[in-house]
Amino acid sequence: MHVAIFGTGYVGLVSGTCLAEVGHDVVCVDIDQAKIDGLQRGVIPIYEPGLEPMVKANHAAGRLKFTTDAGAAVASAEIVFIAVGTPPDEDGSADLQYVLAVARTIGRHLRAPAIVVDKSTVPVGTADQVRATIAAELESRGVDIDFDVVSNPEFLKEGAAVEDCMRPDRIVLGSREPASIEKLRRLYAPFNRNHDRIVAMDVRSAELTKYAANAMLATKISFMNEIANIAEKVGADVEQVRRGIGSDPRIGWHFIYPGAGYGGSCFPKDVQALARTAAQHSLEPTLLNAVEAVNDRQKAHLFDLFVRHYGAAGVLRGKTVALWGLAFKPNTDDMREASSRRLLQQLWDAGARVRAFDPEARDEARRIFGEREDLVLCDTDDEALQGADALAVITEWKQFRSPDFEFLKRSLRDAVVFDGRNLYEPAEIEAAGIAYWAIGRGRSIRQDRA
Ligand SMILES: NC(=O)C1=CN([C@@H]2O[C@H](COP(=O)(O)OP(=O)(O)OC[C@H]3O[C@@H](n4cnc5c(N)ncnc54)[C@H](O)[C@@H]3O)[C@@H](O)[C@H]2O)C=CC1
Ligand SMILES: O=C(O)[C@H]1O[C@H](OP(=O)(O)OP(=O)(O)OC[C@H]2O[C@@H](n3ccc(=O)[nH]c3=O)[C@H](O)[C@@H]2O)[C@H](O)[C@@H](O)[C@@H]1O
Repeated sequence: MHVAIFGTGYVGLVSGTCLAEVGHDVVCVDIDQAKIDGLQRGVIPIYEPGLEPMVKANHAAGRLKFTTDAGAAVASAEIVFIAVGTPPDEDGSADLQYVLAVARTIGRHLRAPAIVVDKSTVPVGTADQVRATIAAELESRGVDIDFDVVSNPEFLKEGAAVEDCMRPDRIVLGSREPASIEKLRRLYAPFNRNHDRIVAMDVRSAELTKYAANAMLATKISFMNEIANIAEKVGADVEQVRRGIGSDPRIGWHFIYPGAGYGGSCFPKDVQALARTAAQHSLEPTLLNAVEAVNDRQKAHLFDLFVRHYGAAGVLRGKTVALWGLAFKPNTDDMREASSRRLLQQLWDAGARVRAFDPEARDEARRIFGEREDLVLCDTDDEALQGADALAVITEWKQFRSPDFEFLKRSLRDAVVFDGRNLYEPAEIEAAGIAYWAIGRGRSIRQDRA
């Protein structure tokens, strides 16, 4: 099938590449000329495991094209995806300016009947707005072309985006037109072979499904972070509690890892946007507000542990902290809303210097922070430890999981580790003579009392 995808970010580029991989003819459209020029030369703008070879192979095979020529892309497509950003507006609601700009472009260039598919995360009712926007453009052109707007929210995770896209656990399609669902069923057939993953529903339910999924996952995380904070106070170990509850299939093992708070481009903005939707309909979003508030507090928690260890924030003045991890999660270079950003700011405000290492996010950190005296971006995890007083771990990259504790003890002047992802066994790291502060683990409070 001939497909056009607007937006070549995490969602658009990955979806376009996966559709090309299974034989569709895909053109990816973006307004960012530099990004498109780079993609045409094989420069992939994001780090996503497995993506680069797939983009190159499909581009070389002629199934995946990149362009800024929106008109030509729309004119030749049977299916047009919208996969542009929906960042938070000032009041927390989703900013639809990019989505509606694409809708106008589609309306201006549509030549033949097509299905417009919204993959961006958008508030309930947006498909109606997209439909009205396209219809208004067609009317002003004086033409009558049949089109439908389908909601097809995306559930991929950064760091596993290609895998999620190639093997989705469900494909949600919202439309009132059986013919549209049927056509998309055929588009997605290669991803839907073993059992039926298509969940067809009405448009508004599909739009709300996306927010419900992200809000549920964020709720699980905030819930566990609250339990962790209680565990810390009562001298329990949240990791043991996690194992104790995860074995109940009604609760499950996923998304119950306590930590330094959730980040990324989606949970923070989507929880806020859903709360905003509720408020716009005179509903008090009590739970969603609490999820957000707990997360906000949790992002500051690792620094609280620094203060507990050193007795006062002022003691950090002149100290050097090694920081392992900058990205909001492993296997990505994305630092949007990353917990590392809050910790860095708190450490800098306290007068500390930071030597940071992240396997992929170094360039992104340089782009965000520029050159600063109190930040050294290192090439290796060992290099970050050089001359450091303490170590903080904030992203659970695999390579941080099994450090040589004896080496850590020799490297860190104050022999202390602050672990925002609970990667180590307290008894083991403490046996090496290192003070260990983790999230919701009773030992840290016992140390505090000692
Ligand atoms: N990043 C993620 O893991 C996921 C994101 N989503 C949702 O998907 C949407 C896109 O997110 P990302 O891919 O992360 O965004 P992104 O910010 O990485 O990429 C968006 C792209 O759209 C382009 N763009 C903006 N206006 C355009 C226009 N008029 N025509 C063509 N291109 C245009 C931008 O230049 C940019 O390259 C958002 O609504 C997000 O909430 C959904 C699931 C996962
Ligand atoms: O709408 C989106 O954009 C996407 O948002 C999330 O994906 P993503 O943000 O890429 O990453 P996650 O793996 O969900 O992690 C988000 C944050 O939660 C944190 N997290 C995750 C799991 C956990 O148990 N504990 C925890 O603190 C991670 O460290 C990270 O900061 C969802 O998992 C995707 O299904 C969804 O498509």
